[in-house]
Amino acid sequence: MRTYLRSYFATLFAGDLAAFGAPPTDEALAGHIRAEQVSLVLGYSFGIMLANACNALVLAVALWQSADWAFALVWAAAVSSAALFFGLQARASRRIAKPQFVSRRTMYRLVRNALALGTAWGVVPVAFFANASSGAQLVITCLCAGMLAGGAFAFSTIPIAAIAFTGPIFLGTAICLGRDGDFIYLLMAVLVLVYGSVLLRGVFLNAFEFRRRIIAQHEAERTVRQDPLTHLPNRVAFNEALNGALNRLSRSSEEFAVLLLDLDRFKEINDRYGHPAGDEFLVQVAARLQRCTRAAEHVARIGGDEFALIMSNLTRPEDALAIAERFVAAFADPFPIDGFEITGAISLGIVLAPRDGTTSHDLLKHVDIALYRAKKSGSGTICFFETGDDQSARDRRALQHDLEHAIEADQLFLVYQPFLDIRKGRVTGFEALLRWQHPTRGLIPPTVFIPIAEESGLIHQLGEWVIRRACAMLSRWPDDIRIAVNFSAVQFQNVSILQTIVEALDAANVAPNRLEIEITESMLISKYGSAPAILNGLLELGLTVALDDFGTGFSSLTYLRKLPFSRIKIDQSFIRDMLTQPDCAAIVKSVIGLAQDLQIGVVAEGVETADQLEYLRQTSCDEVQGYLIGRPMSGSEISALLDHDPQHSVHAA
Ligand SMILES: Nc1nc2c(ncn2[C@@H]2O[C@H](COP(=O)(O)O[C@H]3[C@@H](O)[C@H](n4cnc5c(=O)[nH]c(N)nc54)O[C@@H]3COP(=O)(O)O)[C@@H](O)[C@H]2O)c(=O)[nH]1
Repeated sequence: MRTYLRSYFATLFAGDLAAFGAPPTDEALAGHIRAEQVSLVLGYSFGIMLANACNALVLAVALWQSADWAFALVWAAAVSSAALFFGLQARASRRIAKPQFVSRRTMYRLVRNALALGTAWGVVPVAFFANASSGAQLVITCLCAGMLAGGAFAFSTIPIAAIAFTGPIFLGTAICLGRDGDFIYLLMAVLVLVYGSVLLRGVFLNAFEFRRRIIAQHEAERTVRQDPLTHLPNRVAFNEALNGALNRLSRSSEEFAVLLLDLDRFKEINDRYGHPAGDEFLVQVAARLQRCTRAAEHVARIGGDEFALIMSNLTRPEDALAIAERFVAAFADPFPIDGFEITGAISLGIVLAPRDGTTSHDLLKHVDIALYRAKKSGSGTICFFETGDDQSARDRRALQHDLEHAIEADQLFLVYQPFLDIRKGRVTGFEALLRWQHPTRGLIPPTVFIPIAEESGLIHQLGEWVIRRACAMLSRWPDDIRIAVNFSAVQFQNVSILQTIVEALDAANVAPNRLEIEITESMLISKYGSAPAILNGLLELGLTVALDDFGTGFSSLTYLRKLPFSRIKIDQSFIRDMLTQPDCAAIVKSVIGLAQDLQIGVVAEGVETADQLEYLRQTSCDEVQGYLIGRPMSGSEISALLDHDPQHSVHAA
């Protein structure tokens, strides 16, 4: 009971309407409501306190002839100086930015001050009415009525403060009217009672409505600033926080860091385990990240799989690094979701303000560049922004610009690398590999420009050009030679690629089964919704599909069952190490065995030595590709070789 009463009074004096039956709120929201209530009171305070001071002086003048003039003077001096003091204080605090949260203690002080001032006015009818002239009595009556109305108005959003202020005035008036016993005073007492209850009813109605409005507004603002899935602040809130940090930087040189986090391979998780599991993964990630931060800091979710943190009041860059390392370590344990143990990882970019920028534009651009470098360096990498990064981003943009004109400027060309059938000892086909002869930078490798083309969308144009060129080249070669073309994951977004293939095959008059498309495992589980449609379209057209870089992705056997691949290409990293590392040898043997059991062809990539070739021969690998057999060559070189040897039994190396 004692605890209940204590908590009830704490709620009551904190100005919380829950004490009068309103639904309770959490402390954060209650603090926000208090902030709005206090701010409103402070808004009126200066004027009302000035009125208090004037009224006190008017009373002193009215009582000048009364027997109580000395007491009235002291009273008026005390009340008007206190009122002026509080009024000026309120005016000063209004100049400071409006707080988002006000503590209970502040509200207790406000209620206490209201009670003190109300008590001062409550003294007036008790102390001065009896000995006052009839004119002074009229003044006292008017002043008390005015104070009641003014107090109720000033505290119309905080009923307990309104009661604390008006209560003593009502009490003083009641004592004053009651002790005389005159009938007319009794009538006045009834009038005051009616007046008071109408006033307080108005206060309560207004306070409840005000509270309802603030809660609705708070909810609306929360929706605008909160990520609905993880309940973390969203991009809007993050941008506001960033602007706040920049303001503090310019006002008080308070340094800060911005950390940008990106989940590695989140799309694969989403596609592999489904969207509900992907959502749950994000929720768990958000909780883990938030646990790594200091109490006052909030990780924001600013994109699908992108999170960010502003570290204010940064004294040393090492502090930002320490939190970043904590973020990375938070992914050490897998995430239990729907009975699966899903592993995740993040990459991080960090910028320091003012070192890396003093505007949100610069900081966000630079942190993005730092993150880009981190992602390129591999999972779980943390990179601070470096001045050189900006240069490489500019280089990249320049390269993209040049690539946009590379086709029409005739700077692209294909080279062809042979596949050798080990058993027959003859070339069965070629892989078409794209090259870019840049006018000033020289030969640019595909590992540099293909990612740029993929990110910028230029890959669609490039991919179509490769298909047309490869088919045209194929038409010049014997019918038993196939050509393999690499496909990027993004090309699965573009259904029109099927039309391009049909047109290219028609134009070159080449049988579809001579064209093979190489795709990687990651494409099968990529986000591109049209991937299955395009894959089936390719197969229906009669093309063959090879699974490239096998062993480096998920190596999902399900896909091998589901899709009629014509070939698996064992990634060159296994071939390179198979003679020295038993685990690589075991993988190579198993994949070859698996392909044979599934009756799929198998190609070993990156064969560079005769020993490797011999080992693959002994393990019954179907085909090999690599520098030992032949480096990528121009179309005319290949045509010359094929013309020279109709049996294609060449070793082009
Ligand atoms: N989407 C597209 N991707 C393309 C296209 N053309 C190329 N690429 C991809 O670029 C990556 C790098 O290709 P490249 O520099 O041409 O390297 C290829 C071979 O030259 C290399 N290789 C072949 N044999 C050996 C060897 O014995 N040793 C050795 N160190 N390297 C060798 O391997 C690359 C071929 O790899 P793969 O595709 O896995 O068969 C590469 O990923 C290309 O796919 C394009 O038109 N579109």
